Amino acid sequence: MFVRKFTLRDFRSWDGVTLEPGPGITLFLGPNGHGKTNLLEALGYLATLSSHRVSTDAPLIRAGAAQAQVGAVVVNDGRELAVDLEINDGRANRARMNGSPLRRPREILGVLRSVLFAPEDLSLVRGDPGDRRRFLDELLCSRIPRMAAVKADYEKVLRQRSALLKTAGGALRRGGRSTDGASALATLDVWDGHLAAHGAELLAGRLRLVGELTDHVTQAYRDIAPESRPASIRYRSSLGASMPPELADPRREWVREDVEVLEASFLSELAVARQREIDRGVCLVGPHRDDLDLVLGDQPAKGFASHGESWSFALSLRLAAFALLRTDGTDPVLMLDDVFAELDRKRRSALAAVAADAEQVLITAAVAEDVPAELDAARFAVAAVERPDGRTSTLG
Ligand SMILES: Nc1ncnc2c1ncn2[C@@H]1O[C@H](COP(=O)(O)OP(=O)(O)OP(=O)(O)O)[C@@H](O)[C@H]1O
Repeated sequence: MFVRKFTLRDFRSWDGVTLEPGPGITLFLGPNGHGKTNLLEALGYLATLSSHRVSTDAPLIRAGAAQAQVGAVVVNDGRELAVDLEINDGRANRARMNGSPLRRPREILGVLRSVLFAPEDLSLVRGDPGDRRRFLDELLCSRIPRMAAVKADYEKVLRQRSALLKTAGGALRRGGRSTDGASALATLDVWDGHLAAHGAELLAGRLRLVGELTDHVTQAYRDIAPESRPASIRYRSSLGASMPPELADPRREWVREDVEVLEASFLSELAVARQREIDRGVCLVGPHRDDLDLVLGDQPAKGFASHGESWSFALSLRLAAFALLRTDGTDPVLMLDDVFAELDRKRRSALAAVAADAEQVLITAAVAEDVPAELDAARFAVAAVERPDGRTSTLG
């Protein structure tokens, strides 16, 4: 697929711009801080409904504006789809597809599939489990858009159950009025059921995804860093011993009953953890506590991998995502944000080889010399100019 047309209004440093990048490689060149990454961030937001740099929407809206707009015309196998997103400050965001309003922005997920590799990706290896969960969930929802609704339902139940755990703890500690405690426990049983039902679906989605991704990660790492130790990934579930180990087997052929088995395992682990959860007032079991273990040789990458190895691992995760999305039948848009300068010669060539073969690649760099010469590209100059209403990015 490729983005044929791309429009921004009041997004970050851009007051308004329309771009027609075309298939192949497009290079955005310009000095630091002039607005190049903002372009990729906007497209990334359209693809995943989240930014790779910030967790809230407010910074995405141009200073002084009330809303940002991002739109794209995406060509997939000759078919065009137009998606438009309105990012609002303090109000729900709104989305349109081919001009028609959608009930929820998440209905645009899957229309634009992209893989963005950026300096922030080092946190995939060195950061908190949340960064790796986000990597998995974005890829999952891009491939299976229905999973965005499963995830939203899970998070809603999680919030309600967490609030209940806090009040249940209080009621049980007061002790004297035991009916309060009994009723809190009965309500908790109901929420356990909801949490396990949605959580098992999300967990099954992630386990299957990791199973499909694992060989791609190992292969991508071998291509980028052949001299290093083999890389592998493993999903670590907070269900612990309650989860049958065969469900974590990456080669497993999943059947519907497996999700039911996961749901039962989830409920058993909640029973085991109940007293601890009540004591601490937090939900200790479920996909929100899981992690993706990144392993080099037989050591965890986090804490052991060198800077170069960590970069290679982060890049391998992105390239594996690219390869997996490709197996679904269409190339995702590949976006490389100022990453070549960070890589040594071998890794640059490995990345360049993937880029040279992709349907559309958008690259940012401060100077053209940072980008491998073999990536022959259409070029745009990005420059910030001072205007009466503030500094604005422009395209040359
Ligand atoms: N909400 C906003 N409103 C206005 N300007 C913003 C907003 N958010 C960020 N900016 C401006 O955008 C600029 C940064 O843009 P961007 O991150 O795209 O830079 P870049 O060209 O990719 O730089 P580098 O090469 O250093 O990565 C900064 O000057 C910042 O002040």
